[in-house]
Amino acid sequence: MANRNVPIPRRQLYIGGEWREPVKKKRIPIINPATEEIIGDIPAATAEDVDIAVEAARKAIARDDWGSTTGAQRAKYLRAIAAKVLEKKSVLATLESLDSGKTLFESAADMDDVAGCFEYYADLAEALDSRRKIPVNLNSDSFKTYVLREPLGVVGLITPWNYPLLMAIWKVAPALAAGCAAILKPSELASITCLELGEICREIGLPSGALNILTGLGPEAGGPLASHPHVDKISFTGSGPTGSKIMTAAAQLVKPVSLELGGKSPIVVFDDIDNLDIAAEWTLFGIFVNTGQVCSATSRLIVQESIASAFLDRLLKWTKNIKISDPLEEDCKLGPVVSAGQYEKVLKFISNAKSEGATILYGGERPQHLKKGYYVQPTIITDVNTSMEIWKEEVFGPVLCVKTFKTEEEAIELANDTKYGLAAAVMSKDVKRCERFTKAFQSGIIWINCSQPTFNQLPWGGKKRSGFGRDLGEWGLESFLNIKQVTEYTSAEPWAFYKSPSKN
Ligand SMILES: NC(=O)c1ccc[n+]([C@@H]2O[C@H](COP(=O)([O-])OP(=O)(O)OC[C@H]3O[C@@H](n4cnc5c(N)ncnc54)[C@H](O)[C@@H]3O)[C@@H](O)[C@H]2O)c1
Ligand SMILES: NCCCC=O
Ligand code: NA
Repeated sequence: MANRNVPIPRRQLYIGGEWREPVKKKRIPIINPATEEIIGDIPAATAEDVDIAVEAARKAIARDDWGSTTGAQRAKYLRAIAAKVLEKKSVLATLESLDSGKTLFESAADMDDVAGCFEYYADLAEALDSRRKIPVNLNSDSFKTYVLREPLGVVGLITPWNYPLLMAIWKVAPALAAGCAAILKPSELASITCLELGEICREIGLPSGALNILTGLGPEAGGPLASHPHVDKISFTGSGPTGSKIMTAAAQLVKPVSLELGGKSPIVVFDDIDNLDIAAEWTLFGIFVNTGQVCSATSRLIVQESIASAFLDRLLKWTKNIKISDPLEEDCKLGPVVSAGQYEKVLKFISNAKSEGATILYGGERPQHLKKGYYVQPTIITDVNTSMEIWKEEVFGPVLCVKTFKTEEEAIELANDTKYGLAAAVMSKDVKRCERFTKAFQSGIIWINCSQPTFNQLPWGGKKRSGFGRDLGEWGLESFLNIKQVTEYTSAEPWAFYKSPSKN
């Protein structure tokens, strides 16, 4: 077992390059979901702190040491942050697991991804210098024109708890690469590693106010950020209902938002797959990785009737083999869900499914060997119909629901039978069929013969009620840039639209 005695740092809000006590001096307890114990606390920002952070951010973009930097200069900061994350990887990963219940293996992988994301946007920041000013040829003797890409300004980044540091970095890295000044508001359920990012920024000498970190409750800290008149954009990842509130607040000021929301993504498995085990493992990974708390989790298995029984049998064998334990234990593959609230919510979804007539084929309860902690067995639910809650609503826990299909048309209809549109997967060795599904799936992310692999280079985001806008890739950077056209009149001749008074 890894060292569970890693001390939990007692931090303040990170504003203007320093640690600052919240104006109202309030704090929120940190709960370890594996033990249900309070292991520390985080500062609780309110509207007063948001005002101070926005002011610090505005000063940063007005100052030369941040506001006049080139992409190459900003890349140096991003690379220094990446190096520090790797240097502190073991402690950061342990803190992430203690705070969120994520297995230590997954937390360590997240820290690699965090560093990789900073490195990736360092490259893009450098490349931005040559794309900052693009001439546009009008074939005109009278006008010279060009287009500038410039930082959008002060941006608010509001993020969830499921990948606490990684989801924040998907926004922080491109925002800093673009030259914006950012205010990050992580989830109150798991903020430790985001606060440690503040310490890293302090250590590497990131210019003050370029990144500010305000922990606190959603309505008290996130709300004032979303409605702040001097915040130029909100980039949000989280639930649909909160996304709606943020959009409503931002709409009052016509403030742009990007929303990465939830999902109920399908995985369609055809009977032509060569290897049931390979398909079974991807199906499991698609729903049980991170204990199912993944926005893109493929939580609806749609399997061809002819192999349904054999496939479910194989899924069960793989599922029974999953080690459920304290997330710091070696080889743990399924930790607790993040909080008491999430635990109750997941169990309620399972009991509602039962009451609506579905069958709990496997799991559905707390594992017998774990008396404390917010643990839920990996759960597979069959006899599901399309009017059931379990088919329609995002559980955000280790719960897979299963339906069978006969024809390709039926599979497509079932796959798209959701208000969400984040991700979708198809498993088949028929290349043409996979192409047909790629076109037919109503979502922003398509996986073929796999589920969940995620790369910094590719756009991340959805359609329908999964939101709009894209994180990651060049699209993630563009979302923090303002496009400015510049038109210069270069002719020595008068414009001659009005009659000149000298000709009267
Ligand atoms: N599409 C994606 O990329 C993606 C990634 C991860 C998670 N998610 C989604 O996130 C959800 C789970 O995360 P969660 O429970 O942290 O979501 P949430 O909406 O409860 O909270 C997200 C963030 O919003 C803040 N917040 C809450 N109320 C607010 C308000 N009134 N004003 C401003 N901010 C407020 C929270 O404090 C937190 O920082 C799931 O629905 C999941 O699918 C989506
Ligand atoms: N693989 C990372 C997925 C992020 C969304 O929850
Ligand atoms: Na926690």
